[in-house]
Amino acid sequence: MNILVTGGLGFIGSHTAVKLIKNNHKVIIADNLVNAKVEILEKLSTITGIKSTDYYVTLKPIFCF
Ligand SMILES: O=c1ccn([C@@H]2O[C@H](COP(=O)(O)OP(=O)(O)O[C@H]3O[C@H](CO)[C@@H](O)[C@H](O)[C@H]3O)[C@@H](O)[C@H]2O)c(=O)[nH]1
Repeated sequence: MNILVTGGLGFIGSHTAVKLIKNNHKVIIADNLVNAKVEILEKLSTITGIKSTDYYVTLKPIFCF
């Protein structure tokens, strides 16, 4: 299954991502690094044995009233 993990470089998100990857799911992590370091990606690769492909996306806020 393809699973989007928001905040996936944080404590809970990264542990969730490892479990999902180890259970053969395809994981996409969205994290704006507000409370995480991109170095966590290296650790995820080491733990899972899978190297990530990084895409950088800028999301602009949209305000609706
Ligand atoms: O608008 C946002 C807000 C957060 N994040 C990311 O979401 C992840 C998770 O955010 P955070 O609120 O830090 O949650 P946790 O990583 O689960 O950490 C919380 O929960 C941990 C376990 O209880 C505590 O140790 C931490 O202090 C506490 O911040 C981080 O990678 C952030 O960079 C975004 O991408 N966008």
